[in-house]
Amino acid sequence: MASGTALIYDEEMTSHKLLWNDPICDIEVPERLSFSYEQLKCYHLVERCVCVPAREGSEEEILLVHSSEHLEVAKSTQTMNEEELKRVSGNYDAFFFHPSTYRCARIAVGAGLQLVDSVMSGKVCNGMALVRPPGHHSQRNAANGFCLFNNVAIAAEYAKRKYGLQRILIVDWDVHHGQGTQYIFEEDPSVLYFSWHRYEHQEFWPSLKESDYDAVGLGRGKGSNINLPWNKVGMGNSDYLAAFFHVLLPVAFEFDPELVLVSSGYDSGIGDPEGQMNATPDVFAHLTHFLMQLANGKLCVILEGGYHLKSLSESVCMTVKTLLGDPVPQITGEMAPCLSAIESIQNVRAAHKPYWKCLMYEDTSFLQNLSTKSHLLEKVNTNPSTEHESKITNKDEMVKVERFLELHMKNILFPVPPIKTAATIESEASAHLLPLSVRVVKEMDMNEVKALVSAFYADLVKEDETLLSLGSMLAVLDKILTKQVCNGIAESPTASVSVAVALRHSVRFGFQRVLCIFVGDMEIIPNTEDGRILMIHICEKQQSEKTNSKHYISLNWKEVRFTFIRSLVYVRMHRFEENFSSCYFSSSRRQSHSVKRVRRR
Ligand SMILES: NCCCNCCCCCS
Ligand SMILES: [Zn+2]
Repeated sequence: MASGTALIYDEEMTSHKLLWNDPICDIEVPERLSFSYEQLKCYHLVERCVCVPAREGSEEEILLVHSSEHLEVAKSTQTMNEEELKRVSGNYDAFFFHPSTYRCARIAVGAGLQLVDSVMSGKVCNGMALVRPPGHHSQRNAANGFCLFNNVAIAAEYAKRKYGLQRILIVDWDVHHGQGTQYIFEEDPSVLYFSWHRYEHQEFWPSLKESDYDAVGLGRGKGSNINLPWNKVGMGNSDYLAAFFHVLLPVAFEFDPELVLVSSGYDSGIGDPEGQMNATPDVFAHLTHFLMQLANGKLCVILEGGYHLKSLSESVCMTVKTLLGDPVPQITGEMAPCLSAIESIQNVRAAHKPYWKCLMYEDTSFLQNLSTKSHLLEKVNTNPSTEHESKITNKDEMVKVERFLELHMKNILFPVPPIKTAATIESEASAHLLPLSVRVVKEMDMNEVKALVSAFYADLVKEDETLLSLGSMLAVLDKILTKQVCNGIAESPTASVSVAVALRHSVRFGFQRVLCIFVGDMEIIPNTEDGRILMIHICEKQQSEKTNSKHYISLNWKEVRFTFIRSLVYVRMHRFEENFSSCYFSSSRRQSHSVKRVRRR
């Protein structure tokens, strides 16, 4: 397994800049790159990466995706004067040429290919390329939306041909729809393209019908194009995580890509004038971490948009920090996605139901009554600020975001004292083996256990020797319930009884939602305490007949691949699931006994 993270950056790409007044393009500035690179240095992340040089993409490589006409037009601009540059730029929607644009765009392409080579050769495990001009809006025969050559699309085509890859996932978390990438791969089943984007029912640029959730791909490519439109601004971390848990990750695990490319735009982050979203930089650590679980970690992150310099650079740092293997920050704040996000997620899951096994039991009955639903949405709609207002607030808005990010990132990077772990160990002698952050706790003594069990758990604990095994679990659990530590580890010869007692003890202590994941067979199936416990039981023998609780899911571990379970756990852990009726299936043909129908709440 390769290790190490590549970082590709070349100052040359800062020479492309706008020479005339254009309020649409004036946000795509060279400082986007230099500011991000400086921030990486400031967090000492550059020195931890393998610095790989960029190179110019060759004409042949550019022709993997673009027409020779497009290449020739781009090439011809190198010797143009400002007036000619302005005229040629006017042929495209939201693009500007500078005499150095062609060279910068070729370096941007080459940087992406260097990254693919570094990962595919095993020189590194993953990496990031800081490039401009971006690429995901550019099309076979046109520049568009600040993009001249489609860096990520060329990287995907290049990887397919050079390394014979058959399954490449492109995740586009930029706030704009990468229509260029969609057009290039919509008939190609070997490239799965996922994009979320500000859409507002086709109001937001590029305002295309084919950016909506029902554009699933064409011909053999049906099912390989996933569009998740955001129909409101202000989407936050919980909406982005729900999109990963309930759309991207289940499909991505099923697709099982050999390489993952990210069209990594950070204009989906807080403070960005284009996106107007609320997700904080730390969410990109989580998104990156999830994608690192695919393709044996072969992950190439290539910069797209991002126009709030502070928000952009913090998000770039969160991404690189995670690629390096640093632990991701705790997810904080609102956990439930908003109604509009839920509707978009439901729509895209329904649209892809015919193409993905993980969606084959999707309940799409809601589609019939969607009209009532959207009028519901209108009610909760905060009236959108007019263009004029948002422009005025933009200035002091940007400053406010700067302040917010200063404080927020301090918390993220220097959280409260490191999470403490409690453990009980047999002998004091082995105490020194435990890391300093682990707190050794004494087992609960027998009388205490007896008193506690006889009061509430006598039905669970039959024999005395079981009593003995509860001491260490209860001692650790007590420290967690009283918030003296965050987590703990305890061994027990009677695991299922200990778990049953621990679950009932936690609920009796006042916890309202307890997730239990039990691997192995259980003598007794604890009851799920009227919904306050969600139990995922990964076992040899199916035991679902013993309980009909919808909060008990048993999975036959022989049948369901671990990665699928991992995505299932993510999905279940996210409370959002309660609003969904969904089904999970085993990966084998004999689905009947491992399909669990979870009814709509
Ligand atoms: N009213 C026209 C707005 C054009 N906006 C282009 C944004 C390109 C972003 C690239 S990530
Ligand atoms: Zn963008």
